[in-house]
Amino acid sequence: MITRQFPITRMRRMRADDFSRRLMREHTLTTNDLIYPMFVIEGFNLREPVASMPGVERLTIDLLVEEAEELVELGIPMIAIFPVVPAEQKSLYAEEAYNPEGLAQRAVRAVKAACPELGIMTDVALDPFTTHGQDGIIDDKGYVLNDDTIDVLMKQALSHAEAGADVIGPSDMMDGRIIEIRELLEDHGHRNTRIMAYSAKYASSYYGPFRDAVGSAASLGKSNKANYQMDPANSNEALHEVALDINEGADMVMVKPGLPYLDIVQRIKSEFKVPTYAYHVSGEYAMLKAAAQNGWLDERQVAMETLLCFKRAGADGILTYYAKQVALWLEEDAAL
Ligand SMILES: NCC(=O)CCC(=O)O
Ligand SMILES: [Mg+2]
Repeated sequence: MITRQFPITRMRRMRADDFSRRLMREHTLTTNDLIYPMFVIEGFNLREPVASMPGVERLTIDLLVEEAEELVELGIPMIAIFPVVPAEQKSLYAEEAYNPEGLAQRAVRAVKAACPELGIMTDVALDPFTTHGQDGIIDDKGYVLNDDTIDVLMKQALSHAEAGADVIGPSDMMDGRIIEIRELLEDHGHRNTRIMAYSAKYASSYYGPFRDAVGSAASLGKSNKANYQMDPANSNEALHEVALDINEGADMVMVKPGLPYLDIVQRIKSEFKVPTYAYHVSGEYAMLKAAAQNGWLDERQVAMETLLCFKRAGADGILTYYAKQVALWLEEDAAL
């Protein structure tokens, strides 16, 4: 038998006016939620567009600093720096990854000097630095060696912290790297250097445009990363990964990609209740851009809705190539 609740309950009553819609709104997106990934190149006063990511440019350090100053004005809490490493600096053992005078390290120092209040996160993984485009050191069959890779990641992480990075972002998916990096940072007095672990990073095809942007697509060729990144079919495994990283000393955990993996964000947030982030990756960005450029979607509405959905799923923040644009839109909305 159906118990009749209508018209006592009319769900549409609260939706009838803007004031009551605002009063019952459960989640909001603010500039405080945004982390802006940025690509840095060698040279001076140069900007290069990324073809598969309209609106995204690779910048030389001087322009990166100018951009960072604008981001501080907009109230964006943190950027994530990704270096585009010249081919001649790539090698089998990725020595350039921990060069104190490397591109990432110099970029961190320059931005930190100009914008001390802006959080700076760095990427700890070897793919921009290896000739084969894998995230680690490989054996003669091309298999990524976990423990050998960690030795290099540790040096890389320390070089970032010494350059002034506030947050180290290991995105490599090696087992046990968080504790090794954490202890090394402690030993060198970097007590408050935070770690955002890419804990549940999936072997996804949504990273294509990013690999174009950093120039690792060609090196990687037809090989994939399925023997270290997670299978998109799995969900419980993500909780296991996160549990390990928290236990090893991660301050923040991340899910990547974002939108197709919001179920994972929600499970992690409800299970662990730790600061949880998601990466709205390059392929997700490219899809929205392409549809918007064709006039098929309203870019502003869809981008804002998309990022709000991350919040609803439980993300405390979102790495997104839309960060600056969204901060501008939010500023515009606030001025109304
Ligand atoms: N380690 C960072 C990434 O792989 C970013 C992926 C993307 O934006 O597609
Ligand atoms: Mg792991």
